[in-house]
Amino acid sequence: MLSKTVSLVTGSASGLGRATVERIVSSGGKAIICDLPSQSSLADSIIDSLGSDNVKFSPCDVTQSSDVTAALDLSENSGWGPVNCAVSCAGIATASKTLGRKGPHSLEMFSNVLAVNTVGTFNVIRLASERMSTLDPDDNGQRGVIINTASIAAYDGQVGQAAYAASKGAIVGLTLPCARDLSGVGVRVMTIAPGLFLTPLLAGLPEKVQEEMGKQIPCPRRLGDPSEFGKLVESIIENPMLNGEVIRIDGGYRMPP
Ligand SMILES: CCCCCCCCCCCCCC(=O)CC(=O)SCCNC(=O)CCNC(=O)[C@H](O)C(C)(C)COP(=O)(O)OP(=O)(O)OC[C@H]1O[C@@H](n2cnc3c(N)ncnc32)[C@H](O)[C@@H]1OP(=O)(O)O
Ligand SMILES: NC(=O)C1=CN([C@@H]2O[C@H](COP(=O)(O)OP(=O)(O)OC[C@H]3O[C@@H](n4cnc5c(N)ncnc54)[C@H](O)[C@@H]3O)[C@@H](O)[C@H]2O)C=CC1
Repeated sequence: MLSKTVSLVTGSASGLGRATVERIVSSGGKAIICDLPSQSSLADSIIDSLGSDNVKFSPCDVTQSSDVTAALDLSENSGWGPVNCAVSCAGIATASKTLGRKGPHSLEMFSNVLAVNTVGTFNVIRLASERMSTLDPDDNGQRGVIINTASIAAYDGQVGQAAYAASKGAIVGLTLPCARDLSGVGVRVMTIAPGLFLTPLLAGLPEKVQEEMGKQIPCPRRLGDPSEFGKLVESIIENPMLNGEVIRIDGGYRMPP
């Protein structure tokens, strides 16, 4: 049960983040949906289905500190108190070769992917941990948990994934040092590296590619369901010994070039 969990979940109007909010609330917790203003109608539909007592929407670009601060404030101004859980699912994916037929990879595209995926994730870590540090510690001396989302692309990046894989590799890289930095205030830091999950993001791949990749997953031989990601988030929240580590959830899949 997550009855004591007060969470901020970025990118949670859609996909894995939405499944995370659904899991947290169905297990008794509360969640702030932190997503782009353009996703407000999706967020409203989630609130309609889960109830406004337990879910609220804060329009937010994770690269903007003022937006993340406003989302953290919303939890406290709603009488929920500071968040004790922050899950970063906000992310974008691009596909472009380092040197393609049209010339070198766009530097702007590369920088934008790193800004949203890596810098945005770190922005949430640094600001959410400050709020968590004001909470009373539990019996384990812990005040909160931060869960980031990388990707198997951090390890098996395909053709055209230099920017995306770099952004996710950086999240893998920051997991342990952030856990070390925040151990003094009792905040755990974990990262999940998902394989292929059936979400709107993955739908950006050609359907044929999606189908082919799904068949290549050893067991189960299918794309992951977002609810299975949400289940892992709940397990991490509930297990105080999980800290400073990256967990692949991929059915044993290793991406080909
Ligand atoms: C802003 C628009 C965004 C576009 C959609 C972006 C989709 C990204 C979705 C990622 C979602 C995140 C999921 C996740 O974290 C887990 C994963 O990483 S799933 C793996 C996703 N794979 C990719 O993102 C691969 C990206 N690469 C490509 O799409 C292509 O390589 C690219 C478009 C960059 C270049 O293709 P093309 O012009 O056809 O170049 P080549 O002819 O040289 O092809 C090279 C080689 O690669 C094969 N290929 C082509 N397209 C894809 C593809 N989409 N995924 C996998 N493989 C692809 C192609 O068949 C060639 O293979 P050969 O054996 O050499 O013929
Ligand atoms: N679907 C998959 O197979 C995999 C996804 N991932 C990662 O999981 C995370 C969630 O992905 P999905 O749910 O599949 O994608 P999705 O596209 O369904 O959801 C991503 C959400 O992030 C939001 N977002 C994008 N930029 C933002 C920003 N600057 N500020 C705030 N919100 C922003 C989008 O509006 C969207 O609601 C991403 O980080 C993605 O890289 C990793 C591995 C596999």
